[in-house]
Amino acid sequence: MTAQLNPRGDVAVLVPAAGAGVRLGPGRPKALRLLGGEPLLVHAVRRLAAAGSVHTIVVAAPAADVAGVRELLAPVAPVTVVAGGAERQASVALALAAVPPGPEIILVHDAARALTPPELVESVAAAVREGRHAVIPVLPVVDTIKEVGAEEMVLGTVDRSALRAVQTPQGFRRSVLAAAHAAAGDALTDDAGLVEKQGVPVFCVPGSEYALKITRPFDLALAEHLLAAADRGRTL
Ligand SMILES: Nc1ccn([C@@H]2O[C@H](COP(=O)(O)OP(=O)(O)OP(=O)(O)O)[C@@H](O)[C@H]2O)c(=O)n1
Ligand SMILES: C[C@](O)(CO)[C@H](O)COP(=O)(O)O
Repeated sequence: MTAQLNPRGDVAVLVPAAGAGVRLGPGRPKALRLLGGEPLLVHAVRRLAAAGSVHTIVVAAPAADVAGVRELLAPVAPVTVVAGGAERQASVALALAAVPPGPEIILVHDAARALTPPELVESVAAAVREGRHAVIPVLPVVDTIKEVGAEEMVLGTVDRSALRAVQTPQGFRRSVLAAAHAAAGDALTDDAGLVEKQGVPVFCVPGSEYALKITRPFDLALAEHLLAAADRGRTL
C-alpha cells in the first residue's frame, strides 16, 4: 500500500533521487550525501512533508539503495520508495507509475534541491489548482549570456530579457504529465520539456534562491552556509 501524509491533500510529489552526482565528485549517490550531517534526500523530503497539501510522496532511489532509503525516510515522513532508472526521465516515469488513485496534482521535485522551502511547493501546487496545466518555478538570468562556437569564440550576445533559469518543483495536472511521459521519446532534462512537446502551455511562477540545485562542490558548500545561517535563526 502507498503511504500517505495528509489524507485530504490533493498533491503527489515525485522525487527523482537516483542520480549518481558525478559533477559533485566521487562518493555515494548524490541524494545520500550529507548536508549538515543529514542526507540531501532527508532535507528535501522533510520540506515536502511540511507543505500541507501534499498527500503522497514517491521517491525514486538508486536501485541498490531502495531498502536503505526506506529505512532512512521512515522517521521523516510516510513515503513510497521505488527503484529509479538510468536517466532522470526514467526515474520520474517509474515514480509516477507508483502514485495511487486520488491526487490530481503531480509535482516533480529533485532531491538535489534539498533546501526548497515548503512555501514554493505550495505556490506551484496552487497555480495548478487554479487552472494551469503545467507550472514551473523560475528565476531571472543574472549573467550576460554569450553564444560560443569553435575554439570558444563568441558568436554573439543573447538577449536574456526573455530567458529564465528553471527550478523544481514543477507542477502538472496528473493527466497532462501522464500523457507527456507516455509519449516521451529521447530523454529531456525536465518534465516541463516533455509537456511542451505535447503543445501544452507551461506557465512560470517566481522561484526561490533556496531551491538551488546542489550540482557541484560549490553548491554543497553554499547550502551548508545557508543551513548554518538558518540554524542561527535567520531565513529558511
Ligand atoms: N538516473 C537519474 C538521474 C538523476 N536523477 C535525479 O534527478 C535530480 C536532478 O539531477 P541532477 O541534480 O543533475 O543529479 P545527477 O544526475 O545525480 O547529477 P550528475 O549529472 O552530476 O551525475 C537529482 O535529484 C537526481 O538524483 C534520478 O532520479 N535518476
Ligand atoms: C529539472 C531541472 O532541475 C530543472 O532545472 C534540471 O533540468 C535537471 O538537470 P540535470 O542536470 O539534467 O539533472
